[in-house]
Amino acid sequence: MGEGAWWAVAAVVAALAVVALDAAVRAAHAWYWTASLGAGRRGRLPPGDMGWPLVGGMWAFLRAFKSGRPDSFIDSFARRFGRAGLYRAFMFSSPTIMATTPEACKQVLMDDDAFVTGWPKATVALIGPKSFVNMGYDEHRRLRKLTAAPINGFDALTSYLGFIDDTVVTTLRGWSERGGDGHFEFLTELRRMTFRIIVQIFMGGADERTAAELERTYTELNYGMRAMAIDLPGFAYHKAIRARRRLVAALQRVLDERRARGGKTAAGAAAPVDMMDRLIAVEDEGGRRLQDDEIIDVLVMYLNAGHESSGHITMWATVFLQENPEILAKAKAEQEAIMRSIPPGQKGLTLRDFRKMAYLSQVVDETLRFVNISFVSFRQATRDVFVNGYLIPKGWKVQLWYRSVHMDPQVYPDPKKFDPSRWEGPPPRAGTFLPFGLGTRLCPGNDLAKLEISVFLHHFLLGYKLTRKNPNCRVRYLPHPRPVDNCLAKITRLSSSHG
Ligand code: HEM
Repeated sequence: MGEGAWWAVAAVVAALAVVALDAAVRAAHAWYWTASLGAGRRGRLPPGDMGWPLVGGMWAFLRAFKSGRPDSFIDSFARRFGRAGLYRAFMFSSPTIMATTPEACKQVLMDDDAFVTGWPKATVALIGPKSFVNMGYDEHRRLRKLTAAPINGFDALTSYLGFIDDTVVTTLRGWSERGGDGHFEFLTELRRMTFRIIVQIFMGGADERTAAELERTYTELNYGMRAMAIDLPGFAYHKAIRARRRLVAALQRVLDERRARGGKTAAGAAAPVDMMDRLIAVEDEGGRRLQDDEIIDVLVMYLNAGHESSGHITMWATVFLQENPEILAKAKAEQEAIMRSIPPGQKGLTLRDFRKMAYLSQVVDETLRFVNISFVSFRQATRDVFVNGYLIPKGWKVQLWYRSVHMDPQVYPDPKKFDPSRWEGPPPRAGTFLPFGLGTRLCPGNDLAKLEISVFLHHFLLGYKLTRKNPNCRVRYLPHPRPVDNCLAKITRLSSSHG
C-alpha cells in the first residue's frame, strides 16, 4: 500500500473512532438519566436522543434557531425517529419529553393532575419565583381568577377600548409626522405603545420617560429569557438578571407610593382601582395578604406578557398586510364597510365594531400561527403518565412545541404560506391552534391582545402605509422572531386617509 492509501485508512479509522466515541458518550448520558427507571419503564419511553452530557439537545436547538431554520430542530427528530408525536431529549439541563402534535399537546395541557408548570431556571429567575411561572395549583387558581377577570369580558374590554383607540390614533399620527428621513424602529416603537397600554391597565399609567425606560429594561430581560443561564459578565442572562433588579426596584417604588397614598390620587381624590390595588387588597381564606415581593413578581410577569407578544404580532401583521396587496385590499375594504356602518355621532370604535372584523380576525389568527411568538411552553410531570402510548416519567420536564403544531403540513397544508383564507369555515379542531396555549394556563390576555392588534390594524389600513428600509432583513428567532433591524421603516399617511 502506498503512503496515500495509509493516510486514507488512517482517516477512515479516525472517523469511525469519533463516531463510536460520540455514540458511546450519548449512550452513557442516556443511561445516566434513564437507568433508575428500570427496564420496563425505560422501554416505554418515546424515541429520541439525550445528546452529550450538560448540553444535550441545546446546541442543535440554538443552532437551528440562530441559523434562521427553527423548524429544522424538531424536523431532525421526526426524520430520525418517525412521527411519534413525542421525543425524549435533554434540554435546559433537564431530561425532557418534547410533545409536537396536537393530540399530545392537548392531553398534557388538559391534565392538571399529572402536570404542573416546569419553566427553565432562567425563565423563573427572570420573571419571578413568585409569579405564575412557578406557582402551585391553588395559589395560581386564586390569583389567576383575581387578575384575569378585570381584563376579560365585554365590560372590561369596553372600558379599555377608548384608551387603546386614542393611543393608536395619536401614535400613528406621530410616526407619520416624524422629522428627518422618517425612518424609525417600528418594532421598538410598537413595543412602547403596547407597554403604555398595559401600564395604564395595570398601574393607572406612567409618565412617558418612566414608561420608555421600563420598556427598554424589559427588552434586556427578554433577550436573556431563552439564553443559557450563565450569570457571568458578557452573557445575555447576566444582563437580564440586572434588568430584573431594576424592574423590581422601580415597581417597589410605585408600590411604596401607592401604599403611602392609601387609595387617594396625588390631589387627594379617590383614585380609580387598578390591578396593583387589587393585588394589594386581596386576602386568602385565612386573611393573609400578599407580600410586596409576591405583588411585584405578578406585576413583572403581567407587564411583560402583556406587551411583548402583542407588539411583535402587531408588527408582523402590519408587515404581512403591506407585503400582500390582495390581502391588504380585502382587509381594507372590510374596515371601510365598518366605517360606513358607524352612526354619525359615535366617537371612536366600539366592541360591536370590533366584532364585525371577521376578515381581519383571520389575518390576525394567521399571523399568530405563522409567527409562533410563543413557540414552546413548559410543564413537569408529577407522576408517570402515558401519552400516545409512551411514558412520560414522574419528574421529567415536558416541552409543548406549539410551533411544530402550527407548521405541521398534516394540520396546515402548505404551512409556510401566509394565507388568512385558511381560517374560513368552522373553528379549528381542539389542540391544533395553540397561540395562547390551552387549559387552565390559557393566556388570560388573549382577547385583550386581539383587540389591541385589531384596533391598530384598523387605523393602519384606513390611513397609512409602511415602507421598510430593509425589506429582506434577516430574521432572528430568539427570544422571539423579529427582523434584526427591529423593522426599520417609515409610516406615511395616505392622502385618502379617514383619520
Ligand atoms: C399576541 C399576544 C399574546 C400571545 C401570543 C400570548 C401567548 C401566551 C401563551 C402561549 C401563554 C401560555 C403559556 C403556557 O402554555 O404556559 C400565555 C400565558 C400568559 N399570558 Fe399571554 N399572550 C399574549 C398576550 C398577553 C397579554 C396582552 C397579557 C396580559 C394582559 C398576557 C398575559 C399572560 C399571562 C399572565 C400568562 C400566564 C397565564 C398562567 O400561567 O395562568 N398575554 N400567553
